[in-house]
Amino acid sequence: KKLLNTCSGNSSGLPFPPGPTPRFLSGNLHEIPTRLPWLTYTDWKRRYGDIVHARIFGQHIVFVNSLKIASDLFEKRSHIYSDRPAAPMIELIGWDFNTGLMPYTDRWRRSRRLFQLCFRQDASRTYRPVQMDKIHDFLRGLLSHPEEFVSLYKTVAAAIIMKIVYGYDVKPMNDHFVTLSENAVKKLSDTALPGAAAVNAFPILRHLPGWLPGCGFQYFAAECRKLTEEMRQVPLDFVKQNLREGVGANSIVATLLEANQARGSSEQQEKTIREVAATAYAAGSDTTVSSLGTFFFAMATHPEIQKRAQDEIDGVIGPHRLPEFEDRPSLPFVEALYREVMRWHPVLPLGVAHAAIEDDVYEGYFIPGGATVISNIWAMTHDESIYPDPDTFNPDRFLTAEGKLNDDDNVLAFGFGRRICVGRHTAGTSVWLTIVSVLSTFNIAKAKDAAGNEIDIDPVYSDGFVSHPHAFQCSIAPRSETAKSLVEATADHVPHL
Ligand code: HEM
Repeated sequence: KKLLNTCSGNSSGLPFPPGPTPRFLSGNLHEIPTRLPWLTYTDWKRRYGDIVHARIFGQHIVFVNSLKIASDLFEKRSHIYSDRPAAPMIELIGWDFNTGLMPYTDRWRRSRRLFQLCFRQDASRTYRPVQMDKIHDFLRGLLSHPEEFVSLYKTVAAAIIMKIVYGYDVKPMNDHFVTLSENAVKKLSDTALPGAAAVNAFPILRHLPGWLPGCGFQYFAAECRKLTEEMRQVPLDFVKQNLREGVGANSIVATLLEANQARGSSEQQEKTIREVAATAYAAGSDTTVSSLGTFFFAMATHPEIQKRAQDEIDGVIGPHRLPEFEDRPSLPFVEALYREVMRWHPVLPLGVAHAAIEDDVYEGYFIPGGATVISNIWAMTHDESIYPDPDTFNPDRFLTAEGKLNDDDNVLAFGFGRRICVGRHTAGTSVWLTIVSVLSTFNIAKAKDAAGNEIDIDPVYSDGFVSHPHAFQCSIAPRSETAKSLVEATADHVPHL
């Protein structure tokens, strides 16, 4: 039975969407979960329906739980639903340069336009040699240090972006630029601390000096601003230095800086370039890492699926070469496996929050301007009417009875509408190429203890904005001597970057 919220607090006379009953003042704060929140919100979908309303203090939150409503609001009404929630803390800690967190303003438009130019489908094709080269480095890493597969796949995700964006080759361990960016990203996640949330709930707190009781976050914020400034500037200076020395001109930042110089060096354009570059790393590295984690986890726990993918690869590619991007259309099962990795545990289970620019009415429900509108990607990719038995990892759900790919190629994990992931073509290629390259050369299995018994893997994921599988052990071994030689031989390739 649906519980209707009262219409109090809005002048439209229409009810808010159904949802849990709010308490006086704090609203539904007591029901906001701290662990795996998407599971609670998906449970709300079962109780209240595909669109749910909650309130925290005065802030309205609308949860979109079905693909149909996501498409109606984020796509068909994108002029209303493309904003991001105002979060004073973001600006306070210096993260307002991030395209993905910017409100729907001209600054966002400039930034998004430049992003599109660099990462749209045809531009993203030109990065394939870099992706291939870094993935081959990764395969060689797996060969020599299979037990370090987690830090290796973290490195490959960072290495691809750093090379494409700045032309910079990250070091396998303790890379200075990567550490800088990771520290800045960690500070952003730390803003989930109660003190930080308090600033977002009460914007007035940001004007208080840091020495007032309970305002320690002012110091925290100043430290963050310093880090994010460095994160943007240090790699940019690296590119500028290279350009002065006449080397390393083959990167997004180098190309954009040169074009800007040729047009008379606009300061604003240089600022946008600096922001887009830093955003690409922040938005594109950790997200790719999470998909790769899910892939390794799924393969270690589903040997029969791994075997089917390897049989397909062997049949199409044979044992004498490594996969190339051009093989993609000939490998429907691998494609289905990729889609299932992206569906089974979406990287950002609650997407990135959108916000409504103005009041709206949807199916008779009132959605106030300023409401935070959350795309519950988890609920959509676990919708039993579309994906029966949704918790089971089963690539067959993307295949027809004849073994051909079905037309469900909309990867919901990349979000919606005007704010849809702008790096999705590049990201999809990195994840697919890593999957196919690893499967063609290695077997992934559960690790064994000293007595030879398999060590069970617990499917635990982190709660953060980007959700990762917790570290787990698995055994990774080359499939054959031929596979080993193919991987070793990649060291001799001269990349045509
Ligand atoms: C598997 C990897 C990735 C996943 C799952 C992913 C997912 C997402 C999602 C869910 C959003 C929010 C969409 C929305 O608001 O509805 C997003 C936004 C964004 N992503 Fe990705 N992403 C990935 C990789 C990348 C990469 C590699 C880049 C850059 C090269 C990138 C750049 C961005 C940017 C800039 C935004 C903000 C767009 C805006 O607000 O206008 N992402 N991504």
